[in-house]
Amino acid sequence: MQQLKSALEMPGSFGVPILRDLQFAGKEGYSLLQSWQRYGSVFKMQLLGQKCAVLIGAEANKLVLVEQAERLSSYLGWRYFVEPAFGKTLMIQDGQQHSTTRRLMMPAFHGAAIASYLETMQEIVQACLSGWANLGEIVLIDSLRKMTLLVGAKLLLGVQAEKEIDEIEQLYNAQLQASLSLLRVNLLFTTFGKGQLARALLKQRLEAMITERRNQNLQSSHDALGLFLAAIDSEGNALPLNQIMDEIIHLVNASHFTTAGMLSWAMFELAARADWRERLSEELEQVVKDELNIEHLRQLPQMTNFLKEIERLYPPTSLIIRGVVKEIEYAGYRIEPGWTIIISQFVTHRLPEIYTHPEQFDPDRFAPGREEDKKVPFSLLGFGGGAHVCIGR
Ligand code: HEM
Repeated sequence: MQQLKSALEMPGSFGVPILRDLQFAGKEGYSLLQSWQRYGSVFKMQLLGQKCAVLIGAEANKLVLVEQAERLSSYLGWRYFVEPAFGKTLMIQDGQQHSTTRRLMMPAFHGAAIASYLETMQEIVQACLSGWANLGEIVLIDSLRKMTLLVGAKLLLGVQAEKEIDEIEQLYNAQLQASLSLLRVNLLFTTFGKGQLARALLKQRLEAMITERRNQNLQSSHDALGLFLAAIDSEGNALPLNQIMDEIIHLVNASHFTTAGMLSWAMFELAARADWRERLSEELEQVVKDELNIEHLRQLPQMTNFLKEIERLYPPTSLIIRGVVKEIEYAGYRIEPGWTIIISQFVTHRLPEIYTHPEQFDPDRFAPGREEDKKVPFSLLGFGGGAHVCIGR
């Protein structure tokens, strides 16, 4: 029988606390890539004072997201980033609590609901794009963040007037900064305190909307708030009001900066590639004769492959974190409770054993005959996998 080694014996280094976190912040994907190049597919590091085991590759992804998921905790992994700013939302729930909440939230993410959001999305996108021609030079990520935030604010927070969006944007920026800040002191002038205030203001706004909604017929609701308020499962569970507010505020956050990031990279790559501009335009012209509808999205294989290549090279979240609740074994190591496990979509997507010439932009790698992401499960992971797979994917 193979003798298991302690995770402390993994290659890598814990580094100097705080200094290590500052070095890591903002370049997580590249930092993990460099460590993988140096130490191989299993290594240790330190993050926020936690001992972390980093496991790289499709097999590790499957182990963490599915096979050993019950021994691991999303709460212990993400709580530092999510709980103070957003509350104990779906993403950081575990086990039965997580599956009950997810079941109750799901109707807002099914086909019929998504189809009903499309008109609002299109109006916002068209308005945003029609302004671009007159603006000269623009900062793509800022413009697209505003656009996706407006989608979230209209569909999830029920914001009607566009002029309110600047205020909402400030509140979300404050929350985002707070969730990343290292100093967690709740005072009015600290980054963390400003985030807490922003959360309270967003909640106030939602509370007023919920009171108004409760006087209406919820069964005919089609937006996320209405569907959350009406949701009840076969065991009689419903989402508590406070939870609904936290989920909505977190959803707007989780949806807008990720989508804006991927769209920015898509525009960036398109700008540099006349051949792909032509291929995608032709495909769109053939499929969408009149108004774009949800069915068209399934009939655009080249667009799908192009976006998958954006997901592969530029995943907005470069890692997934879990806390160890019950010991797990991997690659000859024993990883005990108290450790944190990190897997990385950013590094997985650059592994030469999965993707040929991984550094090259090549959407055709996903086309029939090649399908490089399908040879081994959990090779393309931009939206995660297993029970916590992105609900908005
Ligand atoms: C390009 C866009 C997006 C990317 C790349 C993305 C990525 C991810 C990833 C990697 C996870 C898994 C986290 C984990 O396992 O710990 C996740 C979870 C989640 N995402 Fe997204 N996301 C995107 C858009 C959205 C949108 C549009 C929404 C909602 C409107 C959303 C809501 C969520 C929620 C609520 C979770 C937690 C699910 C759970 O724990 O059950 N995301 N997302």
